[in-house]
Amino acid sequence: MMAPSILSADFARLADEAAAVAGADWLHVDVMDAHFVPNLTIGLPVVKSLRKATDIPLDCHLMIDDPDRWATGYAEAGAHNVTVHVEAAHDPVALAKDLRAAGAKAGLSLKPGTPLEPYVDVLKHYDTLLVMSVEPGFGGQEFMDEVLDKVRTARRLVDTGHLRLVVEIDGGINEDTIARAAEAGVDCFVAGSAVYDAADPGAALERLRQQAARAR
Ligand SMILES: O=C(CO)[C@@H](O)[C@H](O)COP(=O)(O)O
Ligand SMILES: [Fe+2]
Repeated sequence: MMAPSILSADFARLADEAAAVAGADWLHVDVMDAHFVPNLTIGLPVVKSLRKATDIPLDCHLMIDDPDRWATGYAEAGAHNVTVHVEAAHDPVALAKDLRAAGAKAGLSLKPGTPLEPYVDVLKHYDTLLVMSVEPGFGGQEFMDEVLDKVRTARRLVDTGHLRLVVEIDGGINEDTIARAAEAGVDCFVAGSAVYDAADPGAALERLRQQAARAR
C-alpha cells in the first residue's frame, strides 16, 4: 500500500495535488501543533474540506499533544485512519476504542526512539502501527535504518498472529530506501518529498510501489 504525504504538496492546491496521486491507497495528512513537534501544519477544517475533495481514504497522522481530546474529531470528519502518538496519548486503549466507535481505523505511532515491546498489549486494540523512520516534524529528512529492527519485530508479531495490524512506515521513504523497508516487512509506505517533489507525482508513486513489490 502507498500513502503519499501531502506535507510536501502545494497547500493552496490540495484538491489538485490529491488528484495527481489518484492511484494512492491512502492520502497521508500530517497534522502538527507546534507543541508535540516543532512545526505547525493543518488541522480539522482542512481535513473536512479534503474529505469532500477526494475519494482517496484519508490517513491522518496526528503529531499533537492531548490526542485523547482531539483525535475523534478527525474520525467524525470522515478520516479512514486516525493515528496518534503513543508518546502523547494519556489512555491509548480508550482512545482506540473511541476512534473505532467514531467510525475510523485506529493507528498508533512510535517515534524512532520509542520501543515496541512495552506497547504490544496496547497495540492489540489498534488497526495500524505507524513506525516513524525520521524524527516527526518535517518532510525531506533522511531515513533512519535503525528503525527496521522494530519493523521486523512488528512483522513477526503480525505473522505469528499476536497482532493484527497494518505495519506502516513514515519518513525518508524514496527510491533508495523503500526496498529495505519492504524487505523488513512494511505493508504501507508513506512518502512525501519523493512523490511531491517529482515532476510527475503519480508516476513517482507507482515507481515506488513497484520497487516495494519487487523487494518483498
Ligand atoms: O510525519 C511526517 C513527518 O513528521 C511525514 O509524513 C513526512 O511528510 C514524510 O515526508 P518525507 O520524509 O517522505 O519527505
Ligand atoms: Fe506522517
